[in-house]
Amino acid sequence: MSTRIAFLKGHGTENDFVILPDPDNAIELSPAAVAALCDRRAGIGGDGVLHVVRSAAHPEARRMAGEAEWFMDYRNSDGSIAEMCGNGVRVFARYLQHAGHVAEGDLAIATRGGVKRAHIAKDGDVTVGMGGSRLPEGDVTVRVGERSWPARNVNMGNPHAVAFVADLAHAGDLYTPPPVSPEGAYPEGVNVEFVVDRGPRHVAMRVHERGSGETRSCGTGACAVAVATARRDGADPAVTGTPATYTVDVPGGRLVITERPDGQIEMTGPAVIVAEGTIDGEWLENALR
Ligand SMILES: N[C@@H](CCC[C@H](N)C(=O)O)C(=O)O
Repeated sequence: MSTRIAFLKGHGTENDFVILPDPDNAIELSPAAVAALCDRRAGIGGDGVLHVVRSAAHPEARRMAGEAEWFMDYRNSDGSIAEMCGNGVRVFARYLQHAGHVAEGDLAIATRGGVKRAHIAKDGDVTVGMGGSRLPEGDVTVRVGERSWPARNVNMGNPHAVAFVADLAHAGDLYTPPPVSPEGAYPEGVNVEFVVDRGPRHVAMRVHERGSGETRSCGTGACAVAVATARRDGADPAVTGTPATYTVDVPGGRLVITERPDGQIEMTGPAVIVAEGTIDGEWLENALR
């Protein structure tokens, strides 16, 4: 009989993940295995994998084990590794609660972007402290077909280019990564957000994610959008001394982002577990051949 590997499926504003509980870090998660699991026709399907490992059992997380028992080993759907996934952290928190590892309330999660603090509320929303943003100098330009826009370079632990557009449809089908210039501005690749205004401190976005393509939501992207919009609006909390809260609509729902005068950013939104089951080890081995 072939090995069976436990998995769950979850999403945060329809940014969906295959969740692989693996406390002892026993599963060898190659890029090909991640891509096979995330395949929406031949696999389970997802924008990425949340590999759930005890911090003490993972070489990249051991140093955080005293602060956070669990490490989110996040992978994009093409198998690449990213520094951070904002919706991923919220879904990861929901999984820990679902599995009985933590109760409602506050918890800490180790990520490649450092330890993140999350709060699981009674109403089902999960808030995560995303840390601060960096706004590297230098103009970048995003292009789709004949159209191009100046974009804001925002780093949320991972890289983003945020372009304000007249119409989200101008982003096109986003089947391929929109070119960002100058070439070499993002040596590790970039997530690209397209933004329109919806009202006061309220915007909507679409995103093309590095390593996953167009997704229905991106948490780090929504934070990058909130920061870029606040700077555009002259609402820098470090200058005004008051927090700036933005509502960011994504194709898969709504996220609320608050940036505080000390630069710390919090993101709130739903996080849902939709299914759990077992992966046929024989299928996975064949998929890797
Ligand atoms: N969907 C995520 C971001 C995942 C990582 C990203 N694709 C990258 O490569 O940086 C989020 O919710 O933040």
